[in-house]
Order: sequence, then structure tokens, then C-alpha cells
Amino acid sequence: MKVLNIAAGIIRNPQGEIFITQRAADAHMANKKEFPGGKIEAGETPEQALARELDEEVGITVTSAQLFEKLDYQYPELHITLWFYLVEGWEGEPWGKEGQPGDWLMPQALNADDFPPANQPIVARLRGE
Ligand SMILES: Nc1nc2c([nH]c(=O)n2[C@H]2C[C@H](O)[C@@H](COP(=O)(O)OP(=O)(O)OP(=O)(O)O)O2)c(=O)[nH]1
Ligand SMILES: [Mg+2]
Repeated sequence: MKVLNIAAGIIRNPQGEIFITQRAADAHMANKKEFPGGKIEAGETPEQALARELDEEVGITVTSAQLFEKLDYQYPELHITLWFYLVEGWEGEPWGKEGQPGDWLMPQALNADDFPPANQPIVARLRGE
């Protein structure tokens, strides 16, 4: 069984909007919406991986992030541990640096079905459910 550790950022602006990207058509969980992020590499802390991934994927420098939730999820082909961080301080303006669509959305506009199933409790919590 493949095991992955993932760090992902819930990038929230002062208006309460969250920056959501879309996964590539050829990726695991293809075309699903996501909180940008990726694999925690050997020797990295989750915070270091978060900062690196948000620079690589959405072009921002994280200056403030707090752990929002850590969860485990079993997909048929892999087990993931996801570290979700609430990111409320950064430099730069997030954009789809890898060509992926990106949008600012209010929590009430988030639909859990658009995200990978592992994200369900996160979307519910952000929506205040
Ligand atoms: N980034 C991200 N990944 C998620 C979320 N929810 C969820 O189940 N995943 C899963 C999908 C993938 O199996 C894994 C993340 O891997 P990834 O494809 O983003 O990894 P990566 O950025 O390092 O990309 P690569 O090395 O494969 O190019 O976690 C989420 O909200 N954000
Ligand atoms: Mg990624």
C-alpha cells in the first residue's frame, strides 16, 4: 500500500474568501478542486513542505500558517495523511502557476462533492456545518 504525507494550504484573505485550485486532468483525483499543496518530502517538516508547495503551485511566500486539521484517509490505492493549514499571511498574489485554474470562493460556495472525498470534513468545517 502506498502511503503519502501531504501538506495543503487553506489560503484565506481578509474578506473570508479561500483560494481554490483545480487538479490536473492526469492526476490522482483528476479535475477535483483542492487546497493547493503536495507531498511532504523526506527531511521536511509539514510547514516546510507547505511553504515549498505554495511557492511552486500558486507563487506565494507563506508568512503565517496554523494547523487547521490533520486527518488520515484511505483511498483504494493509497493511504494519505493530510496536514491542512490555515494560511492567513503571505507575500505575493496566488495564481495557478502550473497552469491550473484558481479562484477565490466564499466558504458557502464550496461544494464538498467537487473535492476529493478526504476533504469532506474540511469543507464542512469551513462552511460552519
Ligand atoms: N494538494 C491537495 N491534495 C489533496 C487534497 N485532498 C486530497 O485528497 N489530496 C490528495 C490527492 C493526491 O493523492 C495527494 C496530493 O498529491 P499532489 O498531487 O498534490 O502532490 P504533489 O503536489 O507533490 O504533486 P506531484 O509530485 O505528484 O507532481 O493528496 C487537497 O485538498 N489538496
Ligand atoms: Mg500538488
